[in-house]
Amino acid sequence: MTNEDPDIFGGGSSVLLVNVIVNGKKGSIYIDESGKIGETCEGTNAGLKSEAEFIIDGNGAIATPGFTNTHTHAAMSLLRGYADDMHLQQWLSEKIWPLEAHLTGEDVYRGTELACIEMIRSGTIAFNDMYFFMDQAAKAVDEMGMKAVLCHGFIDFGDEAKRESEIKATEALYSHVKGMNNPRIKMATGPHAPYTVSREGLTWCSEFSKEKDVHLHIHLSETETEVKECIEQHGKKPAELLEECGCLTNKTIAAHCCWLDDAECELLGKYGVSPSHNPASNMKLAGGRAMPYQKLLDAGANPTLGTDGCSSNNNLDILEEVKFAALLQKFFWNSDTVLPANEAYDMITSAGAKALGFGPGRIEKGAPADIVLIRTDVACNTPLYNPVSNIIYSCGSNAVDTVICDGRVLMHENTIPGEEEILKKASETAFDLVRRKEDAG
Ligand SMILES: N[C@@H](CCSC[C@H]1O[C@@H](n2cnc3c(=O)[nH]cnc32)[C@H](O)[C@@H]1O)C(=O)O
Ligand SMILES: [Zn+2]
Repeated sequence: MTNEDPDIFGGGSSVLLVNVIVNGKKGSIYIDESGKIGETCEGTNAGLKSEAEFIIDGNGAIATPGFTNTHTHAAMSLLRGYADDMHLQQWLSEKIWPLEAHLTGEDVYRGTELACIEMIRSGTIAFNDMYFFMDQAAKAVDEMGMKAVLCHGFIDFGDEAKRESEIKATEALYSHVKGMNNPRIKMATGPHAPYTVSREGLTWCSEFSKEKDVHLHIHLSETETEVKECIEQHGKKPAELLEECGCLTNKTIAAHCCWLDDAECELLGKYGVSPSHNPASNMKLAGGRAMPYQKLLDAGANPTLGTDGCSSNNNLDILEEVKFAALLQKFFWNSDTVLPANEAYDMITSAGAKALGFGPGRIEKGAPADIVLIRTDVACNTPLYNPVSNIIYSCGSNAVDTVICDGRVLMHENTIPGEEEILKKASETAFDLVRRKEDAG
């Protein structure tokens, strides 16, 4: 049986998925050597079968487009459980930033590997990441076989010298990623937020993004306080400040967006921005308001979903996140019909893929083979009236069986090669980081 062949994880081979539910019908999917979807058809298609190097029997699994996480700080997986149950500003300035001051490139590499394991386990094939030592994050993503948009979190607090060093770090990441020449890995500029980056810094990031045709990734209106301070300092609301600095485009991903007012939603819609809803982080850090999902959608923005980092979530499980999103929207906006299952599903498939520019996020001929198999022989998929409803409301990541990104098998029958070693190294790295911080006082 070809399924047991370890080479199935290598990539670059043609694969036939048989006995799966694809776009609502029982059928099969052929993936060619270039990692694209060749054909999908009903039945097992014997013709394609004879061509494929590997055959994966889905045993009746649902084949879904792989999921996209549009806002995270992957290596913060090392900080999971380090500081919980605090106010956001206090949490960042007293706990997180002092520990991050001791981070090394090696830490980021190990933390990003750990994050990739967790994301793959919930069917995530692509993510949008903001952190430091991003060349090391890129190395981990490359090895783990995922897709990512990576940015160096740019913070200048209005200081010119700091701005210069953040510009250098951003330029270095651009050259590094270009040199990797891996179509699955892109860079973005990453102005952290309107409250941590000066007008000059924001403008530099927007100009660099436009000049190099790369994404721009930012935190926007996560708390009410930052909105008030922005109005005091700049005489305008955060989204208006971003517009003035050129930061709103259809390559902008804006995380949180909780406190946007109607006019700001219109602005994001006008420019085709992709807001990233982060419900778990917002609830845990008591942001006090949910992203105005419906207003953003109606205005023409492209709402997507992110987990935020592991120290405010505390995991990277997109299937848990999407249920939180669908429930929080209904609860906060007091509407039992807002963000229905099919729209929540769009957020983690087609809208997420569109936001990061990684294909259509659908299973169709010619699309990248980003495919996840979700078991149906499990309680959460019984009965199976509506696969989308079950994926959003009832299934956890334990139902995720097989994950394929660009035709490369990342997880097969619940196994990810090298997982045990990655978890061990990540745990050692995390404890070592805290020890270094404590030794330094
Ligand atoms: N170059 C920057 C690095 C910024 S990386 C992005 C930053 O976002 C921080 N972060 C994580 N979650 C949140 C959040 O919810 N709101 C604001 N910042 C966050 C994270 O801890 C990290 O410091 C520097 O020198 O500090
Ligand atoms: Zn964040």
